[in-house]
Amino acid sequence: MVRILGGGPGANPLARPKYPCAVSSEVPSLAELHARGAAQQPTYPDASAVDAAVARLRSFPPLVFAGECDELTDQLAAVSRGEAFLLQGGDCAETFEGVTADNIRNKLRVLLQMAVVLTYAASVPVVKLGRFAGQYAKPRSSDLETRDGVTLPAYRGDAVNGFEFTEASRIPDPQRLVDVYNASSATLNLVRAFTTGGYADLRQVHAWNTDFVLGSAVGSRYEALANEIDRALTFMKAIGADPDEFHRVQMHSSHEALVLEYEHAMTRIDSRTQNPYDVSGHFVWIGERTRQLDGAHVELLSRIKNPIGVKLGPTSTADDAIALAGRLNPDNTAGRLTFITRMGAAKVRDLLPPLVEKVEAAGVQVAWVTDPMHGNTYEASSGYKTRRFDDVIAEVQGFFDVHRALGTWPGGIHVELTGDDVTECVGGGEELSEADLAGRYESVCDPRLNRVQSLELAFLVAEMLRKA
Ligand SMILES: O=C[C@H](O)[C@H](O)COP(=O)(O)O
Ligand SMILES: C=C(OP(=O)(O)O)C(=O)O
Repeated sequence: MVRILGGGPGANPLARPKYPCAVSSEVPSLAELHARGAAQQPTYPDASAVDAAVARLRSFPPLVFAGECDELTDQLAAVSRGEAFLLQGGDCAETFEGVTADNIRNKLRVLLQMAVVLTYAASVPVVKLGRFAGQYAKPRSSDLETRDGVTLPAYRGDAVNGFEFTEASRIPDPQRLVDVYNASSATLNLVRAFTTGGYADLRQVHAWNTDFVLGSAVGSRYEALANEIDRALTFMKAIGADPDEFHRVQMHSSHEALVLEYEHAMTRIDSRTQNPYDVSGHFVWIGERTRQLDGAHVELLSRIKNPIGVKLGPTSTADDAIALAGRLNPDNTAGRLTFITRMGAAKVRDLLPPLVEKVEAAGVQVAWVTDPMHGNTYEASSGYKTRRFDDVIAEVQGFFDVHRALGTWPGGIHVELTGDDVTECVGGGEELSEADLAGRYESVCDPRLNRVQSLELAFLVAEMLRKA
């Protein structure tokens, strides 16, 4: 289905005759991308090790199929038309250690529960997009981290270096990119098995609501909703509906396209259409720190046909957004481009309206999604990075209110969450305090909503959606 895009300085010489350099004139080489002064890239000490890792990646099969990416584009087109809602969520940073059956199942389970709440309580089709199977690279505010007077390179995600605070661990190692591929492959494999093999069957709504969440207030609320769904399913069965209709769910994968070596090596030509796709995930996005119009990330993603996103933070102007849309979606295809706004709870009501208004007035086809996490991070007195659940809700509410006032569709939420009982964000029904953060703080980068907080968010968003 896909042909390998060869060439560039990273290609394995042995692979060259098979996969010549100029496979596609549409995709710039890695060297051309780097010549743009790409932001947030690792500085690898050994160029030949980079070449070897890239060559290895180029020889691997795709993780996703181009046709699946097209299906997601169609679903996101429905989001941009106001006919569906996007739920995108997962870890801030996946880790290799976290690739376990329990961890993947827990993440999937909370997304399934949230999707059920949103679909049932708001009667809106929900497009489900995991922030997983590739979310291993992190842009950082600073290149360095200092602890107790010792300064080392910052941790940039398992794709780049190790979290352990030692000199050796913090050296960028390109072999990690091969490990990202393997970890993503294992994750997707299990997600595909769960979503098609019966775990995600709608008739399992009660089975998803087990363990610690069951005893919480939101767990009881979910249980009541699950009972209603059960009754509806029994009714549908009684009138002859095919129960297999409820057996599978569609779940796509997404991550920030950050490390150029990885994304470029995973860019292949689709044999059906001769178009390039980044087959490392169904949907990839450009982060707030790498969205420069003439930058390497915009250049690479402008050439692929996947559905893509761009994060827009508080410094984004409407002109920036319109110019990005012109570069990334020149044909103005619905579903191709999602703007993920992350202004912060205190600013969303001021900054979002002029942005949305002008972009819409320019006729740009886009799905509007809110990321209520990244504009609301602060450091607790104990030193933990955290977010207040109330700020998260306030940004989502602001997003809904702005879109309602403008007559545009609040198309979705993008959240950092985990299926586990972690203590990383404060507030929520369990009223986690800053003193509780030390209890179970496991994120290697930014704080995530735990399962109870995620479900609470889903119920609150369902109410907002009903009104929208
Ligand atoms: O997840 C997003 C960024 O990688 C993260 O917010 C950066 O965090 P930092 O400001 O600690 O580098
Ligand atoms: C880095 C991220 O966000 P942003 O680019 O919006 O800061 C992220 O979503 O992991």
